[in-house]
Amino acid sequence: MIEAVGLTKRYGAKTAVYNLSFQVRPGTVTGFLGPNGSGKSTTMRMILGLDNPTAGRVTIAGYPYRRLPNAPRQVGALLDAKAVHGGRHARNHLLSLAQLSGIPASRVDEVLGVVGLTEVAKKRSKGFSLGMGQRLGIAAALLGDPQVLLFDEPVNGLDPEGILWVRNLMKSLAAEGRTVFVSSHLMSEMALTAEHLIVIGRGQLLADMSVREFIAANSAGFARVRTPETEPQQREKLTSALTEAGGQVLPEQDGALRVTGLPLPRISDLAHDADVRLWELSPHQASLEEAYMRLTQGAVDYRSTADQLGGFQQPQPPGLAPGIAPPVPVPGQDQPGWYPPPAPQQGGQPNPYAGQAAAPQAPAQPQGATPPEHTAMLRTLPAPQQEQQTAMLRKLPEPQQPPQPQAEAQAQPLPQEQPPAAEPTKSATSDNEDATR
Ligand SMILES: Nc1ncnc2c1ncn2[C@@H]1O[C@H](COP(=O)(O)OP(=O)(O)OP(=O)(O)O)[C@@H](O)[C@H]1O
Repeated sequence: MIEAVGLTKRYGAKTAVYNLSFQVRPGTVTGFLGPNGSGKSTTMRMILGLDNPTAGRVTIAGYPYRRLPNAPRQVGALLDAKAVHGGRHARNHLLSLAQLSGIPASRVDEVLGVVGLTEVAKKRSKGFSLGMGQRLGIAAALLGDPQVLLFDEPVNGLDPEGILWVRNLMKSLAAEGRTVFVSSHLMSEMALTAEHLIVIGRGQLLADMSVREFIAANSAGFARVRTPETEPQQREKLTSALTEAGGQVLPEQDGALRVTGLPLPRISDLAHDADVRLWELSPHQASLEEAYMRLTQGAVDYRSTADQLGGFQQPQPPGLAPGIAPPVPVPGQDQPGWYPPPAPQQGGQPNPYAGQAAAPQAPAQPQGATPPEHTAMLRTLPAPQQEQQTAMLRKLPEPQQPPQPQAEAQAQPLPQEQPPAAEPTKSATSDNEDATR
């Protein structure tokens, strides 16, 4: 198991990770999600002892990585597939890693077979495609047959066959009782691979729950209704009947109707009463992508100017302090069925960043109230997680300033000087990267 408690990392004035607490349990694939720059890689680097936390701690099987006995046999990681010696043959690259960790050469050939690189084992990795490089990185992670595996964007550059292979590999590793922690920006893939999610935004925990709970908590279900295409008046009649009954009706691209606010049997009865024939009436849940977009809308740092021009970002509303981003509307925000996250300060203590920046001018919630299922979800969590869940639903300001001393005192920093230990099963640079970025 991986356990982070109050994990914080600052690079000078930049807070990359703030007060992150979570557990990654064995036996399931845990997805690690967050917008660009939200601190996923930094967190993984701290898990692997490649960066020292500024505050807090993270352990694997109860030990900080650098004190973990026989670490390369217990933990495997793919952080950066390009971090290999390009002049070396794939097999030699793995062989050198194996020798450093006392792993027999036979295991090298085994993992080359597992990742499908046996044919090119004697080729220099600098000639490898992105996907082949990913496979080589995965082979390195598997080398020590570890119980704990971390993968940062493992499907990056893989073709569909490769993506399917990684998905099945992750699942089978978890099914063997291993701890599998994997970051990705591909929501559709995560939905198929992970059972549990840890979502961060601007270095702070946004969600820690199962994929199913996550989608339920961050989206509203809806019904799809279709009437005969040849009779548009039927569609109009049904739209009026549903709207009069309190439903919200939106046209879908294929001509169907998306209905929220009415249960399926009621929609059926209303159609019957209006003498409208239905060709489809089906229940739907939003996708992980939709739920993720809704949750992280306020924690996205990097947006295309085209998105801004297209209305994804609003001008700074009057009264908002300089440097504080306005709430960012998401597509569909003004449409029925959309609900805003709960207003800031609903329960729990604000974190220092939110307290300093966002709380004084908490944006008014334009529509609706806290969705009941979300409130229920918060209540099922232990108090500290409730606080974090609530904090996540606020507009997260950019955590540029160091946190208040009180928060620092609560965290338990590790001693900065650690006894040297074996490097993780991967290549990466160490903690002095301030100079290199
Ligand atoms: N060595 C460093 N020195 C200074 N700032 C850093 C350093 N490493 C990371 N950061 C900053 O910390 C923040 C988190 O970066 P990180 O790479 O962990 O994000 P990420 O979630 O992995 O992003 P992505 O999804 O784009 O890979 C970013 O703002 C980044 O610029």
